Amino acid sequence: MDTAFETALAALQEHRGKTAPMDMRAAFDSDPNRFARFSLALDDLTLDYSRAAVDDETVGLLLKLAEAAGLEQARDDMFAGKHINITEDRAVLHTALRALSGGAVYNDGDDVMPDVRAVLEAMDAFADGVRSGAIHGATGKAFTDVVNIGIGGSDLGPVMVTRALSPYHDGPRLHYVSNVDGAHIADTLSGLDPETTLFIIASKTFTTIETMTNARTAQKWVAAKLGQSATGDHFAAVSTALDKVAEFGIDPARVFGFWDWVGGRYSLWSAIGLPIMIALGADDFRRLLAGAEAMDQHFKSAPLRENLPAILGLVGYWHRVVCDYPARAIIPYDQRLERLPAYLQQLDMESNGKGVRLDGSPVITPTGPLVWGEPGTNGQHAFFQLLHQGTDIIPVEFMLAAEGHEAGLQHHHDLLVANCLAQAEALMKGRTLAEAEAQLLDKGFPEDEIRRIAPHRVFTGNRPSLTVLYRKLDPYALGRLIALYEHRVFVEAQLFGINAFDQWGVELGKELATELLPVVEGKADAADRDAATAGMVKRITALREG
Ligand SMILES: O=P(O)(O)OC[C@H]1O[C@](O)(CO)[C@@H](O)[C@@H]1O
Repeated sequence: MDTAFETALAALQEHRGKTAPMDMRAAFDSDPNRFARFSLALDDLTLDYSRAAVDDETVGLLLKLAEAAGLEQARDDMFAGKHINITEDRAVLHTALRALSGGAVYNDGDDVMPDVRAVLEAMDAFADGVRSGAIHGATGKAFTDVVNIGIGGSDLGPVMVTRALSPYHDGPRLHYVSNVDGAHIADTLSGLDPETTLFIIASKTFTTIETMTNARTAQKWVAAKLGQSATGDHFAAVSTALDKVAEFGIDPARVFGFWDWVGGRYSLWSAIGLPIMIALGADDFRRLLAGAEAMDQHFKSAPLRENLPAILGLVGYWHRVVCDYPARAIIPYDQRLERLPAYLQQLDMESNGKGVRLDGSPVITPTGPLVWGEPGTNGQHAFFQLLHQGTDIIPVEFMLAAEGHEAGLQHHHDLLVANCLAQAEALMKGRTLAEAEAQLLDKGFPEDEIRRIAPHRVFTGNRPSLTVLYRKLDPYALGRLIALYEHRVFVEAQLFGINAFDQWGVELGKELATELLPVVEGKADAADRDAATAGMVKRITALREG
């Protein structure tokens, strides 16, 4: 590891040693400008990190760490198309997919933008055709339902966005099938009519076993009712592997390509977003891209101290590495962002769940945290107990819209906002023993009862949270929010010194599953597997045989 980086990290750790635990109540009491000093805005988007356990010195030291890690140069290298995905020798240019207001973007000397625009126009035409009924099923009926078959990055982004933007949804109904569990496709297809159903097979590699298995099942389902020759009218595909799509038998006119410089978990901006476009229409899809582009431009140009993704990443690093908090909770107080935690799980954990540095040496600090969450207020009635009084500190990242879409339900939205603000305040302030006792006294509890109960009602407080506030969850705001988190993951990866853009950790399980399939099917012997696998296979077989 670079000495300048080690020095900067040691300074941060020493600072933590001197300041932990930071008394946040005192910090707010002594500084009425704390919110103003530790929050950032980009148009109507605010990142409030005043409730993170940071002070000016912390931020200053984090900025020095970013400098020592070469963050700005790394960011510029990414936008410039350098092969920063070193294990796959690829550029990382998902930002080009939304760079629609700018000029050329180069990958290996070629401007990628003409191809990006051409695919987008082809998507526009196809989505328009499906929405208007001009593109229809084999019997001439318009498509009422579209089923996207894909998994991971070929599923989570479109699922999350379709759900998030449901007020803008005016196209056919959308369904998503990802799991190889037959229950997923069976439940989805029950109630659908092959005559009016379009399938989009979404797979960057077009080899993913779950997707290929579900795609074949879907083909059979259409053929069973409409005949094999009709299937062509009911399938489209999105992939970088056009040869494999052709082998599968999907009409090339209905295949939408993208490129190896788009990572799966960064691909919703590409043709992988086709279901989103069919649901919302081309204009809203472009608004989503425009929001992301605005965040890209901000990330590229704002000084790090005022740069939302940089600060979000630096504070994330502070919590993960210096404070040693193992997890982060993503809690959108925005019901339509209910799939955002799952989306960010892939984005963050598949990117930064790594154990070696760029040069292959073991990392010297923890890397990506466990990312999880659920929408508020639901989470409050489930796991917030642990967030407030559990023995681990888990920084919480709240998301909140100032306005809801439901004009007639303002009271609901006010309650939602009040709850979000209340949780952030409660985590920060806590409740002391003296306060707990005073409250019980006010309620008329006798003294011995107060002594017995009060310790259970103490909240330690000093539990960090961040809040991302936006005006309203519209396509532009959502695009900006997703890009904020994409770049945050990048910032943290740069500080960890790892490659955020490969995912070798998913391979071993896939290889073993391929080996184990014949064993499960009874075509190969389980005896040479480990005892646990062999034992389970035996029991599964016995259970199946009744
Ligand atoms: O789009 P594909 O190639 O089917 O891959 C799906 C997902 O599988 C993964 O490769 C992990 O197994 C993800 O990175 C990817 O998003």
